[in-house]
Amino acid sequence: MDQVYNDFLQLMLNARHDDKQSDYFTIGDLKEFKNRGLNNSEVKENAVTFFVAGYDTTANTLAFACYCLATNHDVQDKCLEEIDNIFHGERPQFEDLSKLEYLDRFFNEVLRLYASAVRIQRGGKQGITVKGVYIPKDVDISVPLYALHRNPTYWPDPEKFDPDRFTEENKAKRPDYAFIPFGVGPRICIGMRLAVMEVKMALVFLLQNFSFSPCSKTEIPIELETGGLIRAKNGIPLKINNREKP
Ligand code: HEM
Repeated sequence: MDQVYNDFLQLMLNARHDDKQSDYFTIGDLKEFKNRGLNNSEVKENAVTFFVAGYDTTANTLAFACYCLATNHDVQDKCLEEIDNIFHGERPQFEDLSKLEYLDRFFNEVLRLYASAVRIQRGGKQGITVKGVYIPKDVDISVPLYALHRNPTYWPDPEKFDPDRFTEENKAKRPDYAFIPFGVGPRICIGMRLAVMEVKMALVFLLQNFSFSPCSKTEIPIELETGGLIRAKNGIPLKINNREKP
């Protein structure tokens, strides 16, 4: 019998019906479309998309989060205190993550400064006038996330790392679209919830066992690569300290 794995690839293989040869582009009936299986090419393309879009982004965000902890000790202390008070050294479960209010603010501030995508792109299906400027159909529109998340109109002293920008009170003072690390609208990042859960879970595990501080090779401020995705040009070397179990 073929081995069955408990993973994402297995889910896709279970949904594969290459023999039905249902064609994405010619299928007309929505009901039929929903019942169709994935073909081999779609299984492969989804695997690549999830690996490219889902791995580097989350891994980099986690690395930047550790950097922010190491270079903001007061913030790290508050994260440690919250995690210890809520979990008392026990392993966190998914449903417990929503109790971590300060970690949520911290994580949002990491995403404000180091959201993986420097820009998101859109193409207009029809011409539109926005604030007196006419944008013709099919013109590429680029939304610069990096600049938006550092716009001093919404983010005073933008380079300062301050999780309290994300208290309910402070969030209410900004337009919703001032903070869009996962994009927005129907094409918003499909992996957003998974990414948030993964990074928070990893941070809890890490902070239950270690704390972070800068080492002699830590760049402050960190030098970023130029390109479509935010990465540290020279890596993020940090000192990792063992913690006493609470
Ligand atoms: C911290 C981690 C992540 C960040 C910051 C991030 C950010 C983004 C952004 C900005 C977009 C473009 C959205 C738009 O144009 O409005 C996007 C799209 C996408 N992301 Fe993520 N992402 C992350 C993690 C993931 C993960 C874990 C997966 C999958 C497992 C994933 C899969 C995708 C896919 C498939 C798209 C294309 C969606 C579409 O075009 O409909 N991402 N992501």
